[in-house]
Amino acid sequence: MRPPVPPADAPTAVLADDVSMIFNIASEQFNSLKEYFIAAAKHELTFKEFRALDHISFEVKRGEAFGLVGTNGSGKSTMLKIIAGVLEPSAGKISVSGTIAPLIELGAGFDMELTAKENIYLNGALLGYRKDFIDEHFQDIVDFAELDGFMDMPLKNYSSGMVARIAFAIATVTEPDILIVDETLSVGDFLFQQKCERRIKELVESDNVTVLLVSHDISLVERICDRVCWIEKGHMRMLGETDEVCEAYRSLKR
Ligand SMILES: Nc1ncnc2c1ncn2[C@@H]1O[C@H](COP(=O)(O)OP(=O)(O)OP(=O)(O)O)[C@@H](O)[C@H]1O
Repeated sequence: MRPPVPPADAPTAVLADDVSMIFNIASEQFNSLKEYFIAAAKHELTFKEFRALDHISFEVKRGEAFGLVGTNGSGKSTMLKIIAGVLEPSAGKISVSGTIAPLIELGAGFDMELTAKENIYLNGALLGYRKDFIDEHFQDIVDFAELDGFMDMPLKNYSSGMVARIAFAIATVTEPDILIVDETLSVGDFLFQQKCERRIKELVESDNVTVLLVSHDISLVERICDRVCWIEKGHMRMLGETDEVCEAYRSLKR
């Protein structure tokens, strides 16, 4: 069963107001970096604009679990990166209230040369946790990730699933105001995915945490989210109740 929808008068956690994102991509293909720099030195580089997001607007209420769905390359991660402040939109405005724990790119915020333990402190600091807070919660993080005995191993020797475990455990050791989860879980094994889903549900049910979830696992979106936004090729296709949007998305034909 999905958690109850927060009252309509709940304050806004995220407001996307007419957001567009345009990337400049090189019009020509280069075979090497050298060729690229030669073209740049000769002022022969030409770019074309690619509109990854086109006038997207939505509001996410505090405590709500909000899903973003859409086929590959539709702009979901770009939207999450704008919300997390990693990218600046080309046009439009994003307002976010509260602290964000972003699980967007696996390994972002980690240094692969450092040990897992050092990375917990590094990533924790990036999330705004004080050292004594991490000292206090270190074992909880290790226990949640189920990686006791691997803490002195450099992260470069971790599997992607192990990195995901550490990243998820750090991000949810406390209640962030906004938890952003972008496919991070998909590299974990099914037991860890179930554990993460339980933790996300706990956070949602606390009513204090707003969850933004991007996933190609539509059943997961249906189990967790109150409302869903379907972005297709940069355009807002549909915004509404989870069942309605997921049903429409599932019936998408090539
Ligand atoms: N830094 C960038 N420079 C140029 N183009 C980019 C950049 N980042 C994303 N894009 C393009 O923007 C589009 C949207 O990408 P995005 O990663 O947001 O899609 P997505 O919906 O998350 O896709 P997927 O489901 O495959 O993860 C894609 O065509 C992608 O190539």
